[in-house]
Amino acid sequence: MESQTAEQSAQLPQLAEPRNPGMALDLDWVATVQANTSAIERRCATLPGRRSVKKDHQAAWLLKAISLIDLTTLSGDDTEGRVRRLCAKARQPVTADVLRTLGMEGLTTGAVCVYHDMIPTAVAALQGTCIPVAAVSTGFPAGLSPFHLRLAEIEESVKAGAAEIDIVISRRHVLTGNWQALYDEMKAFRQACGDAHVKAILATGELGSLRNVARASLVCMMAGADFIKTSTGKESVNATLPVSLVMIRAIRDFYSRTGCRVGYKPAGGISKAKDALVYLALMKDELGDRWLQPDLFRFGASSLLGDIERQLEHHVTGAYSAGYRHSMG
Ligand SMILES: O=C[C@H](O)COP(=O)(O)O
Repeated sequence: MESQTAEQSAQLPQLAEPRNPGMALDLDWVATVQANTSAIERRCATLPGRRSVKKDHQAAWLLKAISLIDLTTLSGDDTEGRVRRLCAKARQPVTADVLRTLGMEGLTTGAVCVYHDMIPTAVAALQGTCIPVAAVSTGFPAGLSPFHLRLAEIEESVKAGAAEIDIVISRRHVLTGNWQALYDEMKAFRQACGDAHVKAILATGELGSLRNVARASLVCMMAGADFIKTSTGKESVNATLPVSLVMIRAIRDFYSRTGCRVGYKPAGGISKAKDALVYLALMKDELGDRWLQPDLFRFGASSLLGDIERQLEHHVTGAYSAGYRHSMG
């Protein structure tokens, strides 16, 4: 991790990964999936202290993290004004001075993530950029609206201009071990997305066990998910390192058996720059550099950017600015 400079992590080439076409549901494979909770927890406990990046290297990794953020607002009181301000932040995530000093003019976030009603506002505000609009869908966050309405919601969001759709799975299919139902649901969601990429939100905090997280990850990938994502941000437990390790290893197994790379999006409660660095180190360790590009990794976060911006300002000026100056993002 230390060997990368800010300049090297800048302006990474856009890699064209073929989409995961999915495969037939393989129940034998699903049945063999295990998760050794105590080994996973032991490994995760060592992560935060293990890698420490300092100075220029830390700044480089924080800039990389910015390029991987799905800058999110998912509140009942969202307004067009707030979404426009968020999009301005996505276009220029850090002050021009800091970006110039770090040689990173033109840096943007990975995407902007909003509810369906806010898609037209976000699309208009991001015009002229390559920043995609992601929309949460399928009755987010519970996913309990009638199935035909969940499909229609996806179609409407794609029509409105969303290039990425974050669907929520039916947790009950996992909790009752109904893998066929989960597979069929995910496949129908993927189909409704058409050319828009689909992220499958597992709501891991509601799945009961790490083994269930591993099995749900696998079934969603078999059904053609482009990304698997931990959480809506609305569960009482959202992204954690143990859940991430399980999902990342499911992605690795799926890749080694099928040759298809599926993306990973931890989301919910990630608000500190130092936590973002731990996630990036975990991805690098488990999946390698290829998974540190925006087409294969995103942070789902509404308040991570502000802390990263603060750390970068400190790196450049030697002083911390007040938190209120970074209230958006
Ligand atoms: O998908 C993104 C999450 O809803 C963001 O969660 P957060 O507000 O805890 O960062």
